[in-house]
Amino acid sequence: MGDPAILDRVYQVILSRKGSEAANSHVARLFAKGRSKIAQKVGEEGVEAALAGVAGSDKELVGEAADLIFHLFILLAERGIEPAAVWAELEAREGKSGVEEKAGRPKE
Ligand SMILES: N=c1c2ncn([C@@H]3O[C@H](COP(=O)(O)OP(=O)(O)OP(=O)(O)O)[C@@H](O)[C@H]3O)c2ncn1[C@@H]1O[C@H](COP(=O)(O)O)[C@@H](O)[C@H]1O
Repeated sequence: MGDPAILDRVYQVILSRKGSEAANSHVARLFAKGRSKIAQKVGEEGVEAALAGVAGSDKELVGEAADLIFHLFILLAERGIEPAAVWAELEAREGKSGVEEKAGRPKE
């Protein structure tokens, strides 16, 4: 099975594409198109992952999950946010039940 260290390697490649020639790079092309286009791509990949989760094969869902994570990383990079900030957020939530968290939210 895959090694999660790939996440850091992919993020480093994404960073290295900032400002580089867009002709042969999907990432550089997206950076050139800007934040809104990158965000749109994340939304599209999210929908595709959701659809694969309902009606696709395991292989299709794995592929869509990879597309989603990859494009989410491009959005984080565009905003100058390191994935480590997301890992820290998950660590901060570790052991806190989602049900308890929801119950503790202020009433609207
Ligand atoms: N992990 C990925 C990866 N996953 C998906 N994709 C590309 O993401 C695109 C998604 O397909 P779409 O049809 O949605 O994209 P599109 O045709 O550009 O669609 P629109 O923008 O027109 O909507 C495809 O071109 C995929 O090849 C990826 N492209 C690159 N990487 C990694 O990023 C590295 C750098 O890539 P480049 O910047 O292209 O050199 C690569 O070495 C890989 O490690």
